[in-house]
Amino acid sequence: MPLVWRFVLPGLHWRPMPDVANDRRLPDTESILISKELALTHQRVVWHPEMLDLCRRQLDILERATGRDVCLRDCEGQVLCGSESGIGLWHDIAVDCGQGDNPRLVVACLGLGLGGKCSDELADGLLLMACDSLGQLIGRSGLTPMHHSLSDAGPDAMELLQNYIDSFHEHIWIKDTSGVYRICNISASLSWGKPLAEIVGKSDDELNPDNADSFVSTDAEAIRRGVPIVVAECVDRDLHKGRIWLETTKAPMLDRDGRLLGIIGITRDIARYKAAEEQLLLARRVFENSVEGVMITDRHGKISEINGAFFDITGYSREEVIGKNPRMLSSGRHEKAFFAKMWQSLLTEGQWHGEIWNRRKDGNLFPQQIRISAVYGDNEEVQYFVAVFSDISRQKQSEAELAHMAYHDPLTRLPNRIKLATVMEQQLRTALHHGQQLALVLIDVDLFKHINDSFGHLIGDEVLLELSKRLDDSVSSEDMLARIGGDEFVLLCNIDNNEDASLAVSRLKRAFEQPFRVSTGDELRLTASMGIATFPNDGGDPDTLLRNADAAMYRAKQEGRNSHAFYTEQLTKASVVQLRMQSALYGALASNAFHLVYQPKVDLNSRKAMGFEALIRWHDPLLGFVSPAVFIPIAESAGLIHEIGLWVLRQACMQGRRWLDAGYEIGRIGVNVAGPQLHRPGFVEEVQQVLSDTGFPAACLELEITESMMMQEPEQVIDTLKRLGDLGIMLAVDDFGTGYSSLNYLKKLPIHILKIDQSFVRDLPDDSDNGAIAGAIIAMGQALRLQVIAEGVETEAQARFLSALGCQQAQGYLFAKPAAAEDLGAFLLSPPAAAGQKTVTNAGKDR
Ligand SMILES: Nc1nc2c(ncn2[C@@H]2O[C@@H]3COP(=O)(O)O[C@H]4[C@@H](O)[C@H](n5cnc6c(=O)[nH]c(N)nc65)O[C@@H]4COP(=O)(O)O[C@H]3[C@H]2O)c(=O)[nH]1
Repeated sequence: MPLVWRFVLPGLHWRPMPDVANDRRLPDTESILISKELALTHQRVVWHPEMLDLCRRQLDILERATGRDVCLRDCEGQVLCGSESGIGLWHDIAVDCGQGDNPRLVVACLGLGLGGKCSDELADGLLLMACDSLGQLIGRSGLTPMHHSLSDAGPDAMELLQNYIDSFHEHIWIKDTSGVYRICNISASLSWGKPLAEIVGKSDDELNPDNADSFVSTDAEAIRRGVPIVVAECVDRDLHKGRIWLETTKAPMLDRDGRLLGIIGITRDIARYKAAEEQLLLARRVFENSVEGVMITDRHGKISEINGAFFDITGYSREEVIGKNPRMLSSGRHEKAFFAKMWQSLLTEGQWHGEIWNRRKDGNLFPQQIRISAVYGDNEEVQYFVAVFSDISRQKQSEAELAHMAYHDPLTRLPNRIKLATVMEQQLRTALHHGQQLALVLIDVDLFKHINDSFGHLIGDEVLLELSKRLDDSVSSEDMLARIGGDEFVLLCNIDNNEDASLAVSRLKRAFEQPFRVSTGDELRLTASMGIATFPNDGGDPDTLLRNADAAMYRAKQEGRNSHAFYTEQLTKASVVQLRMQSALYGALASNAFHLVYQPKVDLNSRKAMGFEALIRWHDPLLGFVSPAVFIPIAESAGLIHEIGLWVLRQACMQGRRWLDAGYEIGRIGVNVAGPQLHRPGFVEEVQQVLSDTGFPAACLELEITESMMMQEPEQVIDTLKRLGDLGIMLAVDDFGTGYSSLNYLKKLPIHILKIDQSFVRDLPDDSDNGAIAGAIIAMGQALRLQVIAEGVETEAQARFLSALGCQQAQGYLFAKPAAAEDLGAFLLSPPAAAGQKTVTNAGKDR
């Protein structure tokens, strides 16, 4: 609603005026009445050229005071005076007039159509104009010639002026140049509590001795500066309004020639502005002291203001962000689509709220809860965006902690039953999809209740905590260990076969080997019963698997505790054997229970030994003879193969050295190398060390690596084999034909020998397929210039067949079974002096 200011005739008050330019009347009865009254009178308005000149000067003052364009129009919207731009801007000006045909008094009434807004400066400007008008009016109202004194004013003029200023709520008074009150309005007299007669003709010393000095000095200040000045602001009490804010403006009164006539003072109630100021201050305080960060950007996205909390949260000061784009806070965590959605909501709905990850000045990312609102201008276009946000890092952390608590056991911090069920669901799905196997091992501590009963729950907790750490250390990072009850733990792991499950059990059992030292100083020994169920054999869903693992565990308990059982009994037996063997293997290494046998490799034409293959033998006091085909894979999965393999290599080299020292020509000694050995860093250096320790020539050593092992991590294998080849060691591909080497890959390998797997030799010459395969391998070897040796040759027919295919060497029972070194004299080329002394039968004992 346009706010209209006007000066009206005595008896009328400040009122809203009709909005002339927009041709509408304000819905205010009183204002309409006043308008009618004006309608009656404004016909008689006479715009004297001098009056317009006066108005023009007033407008100049107003323009200077407000820094805005202003103009003056009559009630019909006719522009009377004003700047061009002002004419365009201002749409409502009212003019009032005096009485009769010859107006004695013309008062300019300015209507300011500002779309409902009237700034403080503008109001002040109008007031200044009013002050000045009064001075000029006095000059125009029969006071002329006034020369230097107000006292020359005639009674009519004074009465008229009195009437005029009485119509204002403001306190208005005029003092002459000697500081004597010449006129004062009713409003001032009421406020000062003195009748007019007691004020006019008195000085400040007489009227208000306490404040006289300050009044006089502010009068002097206004005269000195020659312009209207605000001299005081104070709180007062009004009978009707209560507490009010007053502001006093004083202006020197000059005649047309610029001579001082006196001082005019106006005191007005500025409570409205003070209230607005307070509101602003309050808003500023709220803005500044808000714990939420506030960022205001203009419509182009440039930051125009931030509050203190913004700095507290982001670490960026005001100077560092003003004028910048909020992108500077970007964490890089959100996709473009995220921001596109946010902008769409801002532009269509005017607001957006959600969570954003941003980056602090120190580089750390943090989550924030943010609400962004668009602020619109008069033209309904966005002027600003206000973002209010809070740092929700702590909230997020608590949420994460709560979630962790919901899915983890508070004592051990291991996943709990709920988490286990969730993970199992996922893992089972994945395993089903990829055709994989899983094992679920339920671990129940034997007689744990006794610990709680005897030592109390605190000690019981200590033991469980330590146990959980040990169990956790024994499982791999891909597996999951959970605590699902007081003394019940569950391991969920991926397995390739049932042996893997047994191995997992054996690793878990190690957690119980050492005693548990508790804070009382006692050392407690614990055992556990474990039940294993495997997927998919023993169940296809988490519940069934858990139930079956539990049943297996119960059986293990019944069998005397400290043992484990598979849900399938047969597997239990196999697993027990495996675990027994595993622990026996540990013992075998320590007690030197292994020994080597050697099997000659012969030239198929001459039937002379070209070398020997070293083969390990193990005779356990309880298990009896165990084939390497059985215990080598167990040693591999138990992590013992490295030690065993190194032992074999050293023994073989030592034996070779002994033969060489005895003057025998032994050709090459072949030693089997298991996959894990080949992939272990430092293997080449270890071989080198053994050669140097034993003094066995590298050229007499042949390392046999199975084809399938060579296919694992081929790049690394090629590198290792190259380095071994560089030492002068011969390299043979064992069990050739059973793996899936591509010819391309084979070409890259630094190998010298192909060993045809005995499965292709077995039914020769009758099996035509095997014959074809053997023939192909031999042909390929020749093409690649590799030596080819056939394994497992048991009959002359096989030997002849292979020889006919072009195979040069063979190994097998036909020529000799693996035998102890001292039994192989017949195959050693004796030194000349000792020739004929050593003999041994071809069918030497294997073991
Ligand atoms: N039926 C039949 N068999 C014959 C004949 N000639 C030799 N053999 C057997 O065939 C196997 C040849 O060894 P391999 O293929 O390397 O196969 C070996 C090798 O893979 C592994 N092995 C043996 N000793 C070691 C060792 O010291 N280290 C490693 N890593 N593995 C070894 O155990 C496997 C089995 O070894 P062994 O039981 O000694 O069995 C040996 C040998 O006794 C024959 O004419 N007919």
